[in-house]
Amino acid sequence: MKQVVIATKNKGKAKDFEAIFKPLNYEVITMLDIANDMEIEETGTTFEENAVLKAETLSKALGKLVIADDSGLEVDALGGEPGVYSARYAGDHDDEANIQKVLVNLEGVPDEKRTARFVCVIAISGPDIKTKTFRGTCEGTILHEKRGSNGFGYDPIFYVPELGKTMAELTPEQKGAISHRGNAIRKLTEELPNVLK
Ligand SMILES: O=c1nc[nH]c2c1ncn2[C@H]1C[C@H](O)[C@@H](COP(=O)(O)OP(=O)(O)OP(=O)(O)O)O1
Ligand SMILES: [Mg+2]
Repeated sequence: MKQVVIATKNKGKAKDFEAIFKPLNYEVITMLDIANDMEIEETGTTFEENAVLKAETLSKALGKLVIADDSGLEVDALGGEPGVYSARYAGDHDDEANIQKVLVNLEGVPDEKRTARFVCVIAISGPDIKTKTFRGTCEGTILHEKRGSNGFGYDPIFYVPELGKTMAELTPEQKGAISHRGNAIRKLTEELPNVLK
């Protein structure tokens, strides 16, 4: 099987990528498999900057083609927060604390003003290519409490109106079909012939 290397240590993202890449006959390899001791500091102020930073750092270290994902949740009533700081919103990579912080900050905000979107920027970098980025989004609203147990991160409070479910109530395949990550990867795969030439 062909392999695709993803510059992530997030197991939830890795599962999302597997649901998308397995049908394309790619095995997903992450930093947890091959570069667990490497830390890449996310010093950028945009998803694009951080995705490029992660992809280029790992690609240079391995001498291989690498894909990275920088992603997050933008809540309109919070001026776009937590945004690029989604993973660190309430401290250090604590999904439950991050969710509670969003819910507390949205207390008293009525349903019609709880609009939000997930954003995912995928960067691809390799020894013989110019680094490129692809942005995918997914629109939804923030519920008042958690629903569902699939997925990761903010999935249990992110409601997708078209499906009448939260992201955490979807299977990985259903999520991939509509998610910010799925949409970014579909843009990447459309462009892949141009990226690799
Ligand atoms: O589909 C998603 N469903 C729910 N939550 C999500 C999703 N996509 C991103 N998110 C949240 C999780 C984390 O709080 C932040 C990503 O932060 P981000 O730095 O890109 O990822 P990370 O640090 O967890 O892993 P890594 O940098 O090793 O890829 O946005
Ligand atoms: Mg990160």
